[in-house]
Amino acid sequence: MSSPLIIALDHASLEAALPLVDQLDPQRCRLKVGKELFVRSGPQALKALHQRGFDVFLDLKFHDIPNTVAAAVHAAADHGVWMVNVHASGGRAMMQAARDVLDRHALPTHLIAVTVLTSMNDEMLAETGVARTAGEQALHLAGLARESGMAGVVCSAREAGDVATQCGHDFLRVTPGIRPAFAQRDDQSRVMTPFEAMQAGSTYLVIGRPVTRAEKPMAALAAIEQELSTMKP
Ligand SMILES: O=C(O)c1cc(=O)[nH]c(=O)n1[C@@H]1O[C@H](COP(=O)(O)O)[C@@H](O)[C@H]1O
Repeated sequence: MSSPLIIALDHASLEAALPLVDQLDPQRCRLKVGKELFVRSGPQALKALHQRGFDVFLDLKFHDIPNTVAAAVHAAADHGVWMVNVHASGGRAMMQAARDVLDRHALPTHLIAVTVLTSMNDEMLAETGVARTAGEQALHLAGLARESGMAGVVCSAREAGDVATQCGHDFLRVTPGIRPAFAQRDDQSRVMTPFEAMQAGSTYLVIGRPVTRAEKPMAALAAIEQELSTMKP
């Protein structure tokens, strides 16, 4: 499956997500299950999406002591998800523990780390005590994630090129904060259009509301695919 698109199913429950899911095609996109959907519908949601043939990114952004995070990542991978994430700011020992548990059990799930949330800007980050700019901090955490055995990072598309240069092109750059020209910015700060994001070095684009809240979600998805099809190979 060569599409870089991951559709974020930020729906209240599996029942609420299925009308959209049943219009989507596993050849055209992967799906992301986040906190609200998982807290309401749990592993049942993963099972329903897997049964329909989708690769699933379970986005629970684990951030806790190493033992707890490793156990949670193990549980996620046991559900057969394609990708799972932790917060890079949880540190080296936490990320390594998560990596080790997957290696010990030979689980193929891609393990990636969130750098700096795409909703954050430099001022918000400064309030948390981080003096670096969001871009600098994302790059710093990407380096730590790479050293800690992560397969890639979640970052904004604005940082994707620098991450690829620093960490290598095989290191995944999963980029939310994607806003096509027709969409609102919502609560995202560090945004780019789908075309710009791919040009900037993203591996995968995470897109939620511009598709899921569109009046015609399938038309919005088709418009994004059309935008990407104009890219030179
Ligand atoms: O890990 C994520 O997926 C994530 C990281 C991040 O830094 N920013 C971010 O927006 N996300 C997720 O990506 C999705 C973006 O959704 P939209 O803003 O609706 O396109 C949401 O499900 C967020 O939880």
